[in-house]
Order: sequence, then structure tokens, then C-alpha cells
Amino acid sequence: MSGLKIRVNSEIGKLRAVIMQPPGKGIERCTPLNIGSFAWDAVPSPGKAAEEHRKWVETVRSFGAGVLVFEDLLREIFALPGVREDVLPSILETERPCVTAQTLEVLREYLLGMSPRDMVDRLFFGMTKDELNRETGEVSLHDLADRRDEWCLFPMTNVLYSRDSAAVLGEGVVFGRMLNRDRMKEPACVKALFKHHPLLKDTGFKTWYGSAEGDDRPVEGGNIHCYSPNVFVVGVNERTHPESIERIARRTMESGHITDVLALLFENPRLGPQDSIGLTVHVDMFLNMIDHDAFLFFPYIEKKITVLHITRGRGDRLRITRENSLFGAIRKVLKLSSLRIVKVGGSESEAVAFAEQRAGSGGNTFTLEPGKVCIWDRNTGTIRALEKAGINVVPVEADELVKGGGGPRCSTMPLWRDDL
Ligand SMILES: NC(=[NH2+])NCCC[C@H](N)C(=O)O
Repeated sequence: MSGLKIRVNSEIGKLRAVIMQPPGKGIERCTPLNIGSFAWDAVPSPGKAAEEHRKWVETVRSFGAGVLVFEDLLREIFALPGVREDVLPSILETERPCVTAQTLEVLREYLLGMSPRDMVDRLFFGMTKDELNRETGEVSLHDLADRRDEWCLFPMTNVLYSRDSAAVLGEGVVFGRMLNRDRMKEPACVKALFKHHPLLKDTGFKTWYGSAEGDDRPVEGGNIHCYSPNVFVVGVNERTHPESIERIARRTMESGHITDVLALLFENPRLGPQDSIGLTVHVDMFLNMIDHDAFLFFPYIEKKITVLHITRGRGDRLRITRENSLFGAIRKVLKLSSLRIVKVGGSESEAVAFAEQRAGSGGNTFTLEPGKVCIWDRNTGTIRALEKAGINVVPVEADELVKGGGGPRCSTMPLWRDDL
């Protein structure tokens, strides 16, 4: 794909290029005992998940968009001279608090001895300290004796949800900073792609977050939504820290075209692992732009959202005002006279709405072009409601892909959309 642009000025402009990633080797590590720590709802079947993903990529390609596959891009840069040596230390950095310096060095050397293909698989599959010691005999006694944590390379089981590790906003990139251990290596991999991959490195992209001193608070792409060239909407919770948002807001206002940011503070009731996965982790689980004036929304969360409107203040200060109504604020910043709201679950009962939002990621749609959205096919109530509202629906089979608590938007990272 030559002439690739890094340019996303809305959630809905016709999709030109996107990064997607199959579930990968990491999910082979999921068991009923550890899925909670990997943030999966249920153990996926690796073969079926891969097959579903193959069809999902086919759907996006047949729409006409270019799909770049994350693991292919990684293998391509790892095959370039000197790149693995350059990027591996930063990819492994997040393991440092969990292993001794000696073990980390042994791990680095072990990975460098692999082919680019095997190295990517190994990064995803992870490695226990015992596994590394069987291969090398050089893991430190300290690490082998510490039974609290078996991993020296934590598996990457959520790479499928490529949305979260970075987000393109205008002509710049927000590199994520992940909260969960199994996702912490993802942003370093994406950064490596933007630094070294021939398709990406010369695109002239700006970096909004993730490179400057102090950019070390969490931020995840599922919380960042670009509504127009000058408006973005962002979720504030444990996955996306207010300080990260202030930094991104300042930078995009100073060196980009952003004038208005809506920050949505939402509760994470943390009723249990299920709750922290499905309901409230990212804005894209309950609110998605599907057309110029239309949104898919899970209404039962509305009362739990506080809306803060951020604009430029005096000097380098931000001005923040509280808005009383979510959709009132959206209408105002988008300068629209009215909005169309489609409800997750449609006119079905509250129980159906919850089931679709929670078990089907039914609030999570991916817009291919204005008024045309992809949704996991099990969300029949939501699909009916979208169709009734005149939205063109592309249902995607995803009984395995849904088990990690994500939907079509989570599993796509758009690089380029047409301007509206
Ligand atoms: N943008 C999203 N909604 N992503 C969903 C990610 C789900 C994944 N299991 C996690 O907890 O990180």
C-alpha cells in the first residue's frame, strides 16, 4: 500500500487504511484459572478465533480498505538490520519490575537468537521463567525461587483489540499507556512500527502522547473518539488518566486543529471482574458515532456519566466547564440542530440490552463510512434498531472474538479515513 496517510478526522469518514491483528499465539495461554488476569470473559478456542478473524479482515478488505496486519508489520521491521536490537529493550522494559536484570538480559539474548517470525510468536505467547531456564539454564536463582509470579515474559493475549495501544487523532498519534500487564508491551511495538516501518515512518505523523518526558499515565485508544477535525471525545477512568487527557488536549490545541474536547467521567462500579471488562472500561463499549448526526448508545449508563467540556483557556491553561447533558454537549460541539440516537438492544427489554452490551459487545460498532457499520452478529436487537434507523449494517460472526470483552471497533485501529 503506497501513499499511506496518517489522517483520521472523524469516526465515520470512509475508511482507507486500518491496522488489524488476529488473536495470535497469546490466547493459547488462556485457561479457566487465568482468564481473569488476562481480562478475558471466557477461554477462546484458538482455531475458531483465528478463522473468525480471517473472515473479519476479509469483510473490511472487501469494503475496499487496506488492512495492515500488526504481526506482519512487526515481522517486517524485525527482519531489518539492527531493528530488533533497537526496539527490544523498550518492548521488554515493562517486564523489568517483575524479573531480575540478569533474567531480563538472558531473555533479551534468547529472543534476539530467533527468526523474526518466531520472535513475534514468542512475544505473544510469552515465556515462564522455567521455560526460559530450560532453554538457557541462565535464569537467576532469585527468579526461579520466586513462586509468586511464573512469567518472565507475560503473554500478550489482547493484541486482537488493536484499537487500544494507539489512536490516530487528526494527523498525529496517541501512543497508549496500558493499565493491564498483558497489554503493556503493545504500545512499544506500535511505536517501533511508526519508527521503523517503511510504510509508516515517513508519513510525517505527529506524536500527541507517549514520547515526551512524563507521558507515563494510562491512556487507551478505546477511550479516544475523533468526532470532527476540531472535536474529540475521551473517556476518563482508570484506563485513561485525566492528566494524559490534559496533555493530549493541550498538544492537539497548540499544534493541531482541536478546539473542543468532551471528557466523559464514568463510574466503574467494579462489581467483579465481568464488570470491569465489559461495561465501563472504554467509551466505545457504550457510545459510538455511526453517522454525521447518529450515535449508538447504551442508555443505562447515562446517569453515571459526568461531562466536562474542555477548551483553550488563558496562556497554556485549559478551561473546563461542566455540561448537564451528554447529547446536548455533543450537539453543541458538533454544531448540529438534532441528533439521532439508536439504543443498544433496540426496543427489546432492559435484560436484552444488558445481555447484548455485556455479552455481545453490542454497543461497539465500527463505522466503515457514514451510516455503514460493522457489529458482532449475535446482537440481533441492536441490529434491528440500527436498520430501523436507516443504518447499513454489516454483521460479523464473532463468537470467539467477543470473549475478550471487545467488539469491532476495539479490533481495528484506523490510520486513514477520508475527510468528511
Ligand atoms: N476498546 C475496547 N473496548 N477494547 C476492549 C479491550 C478488552 C480487553 N480485554 C481489555 O481489557 O483490555
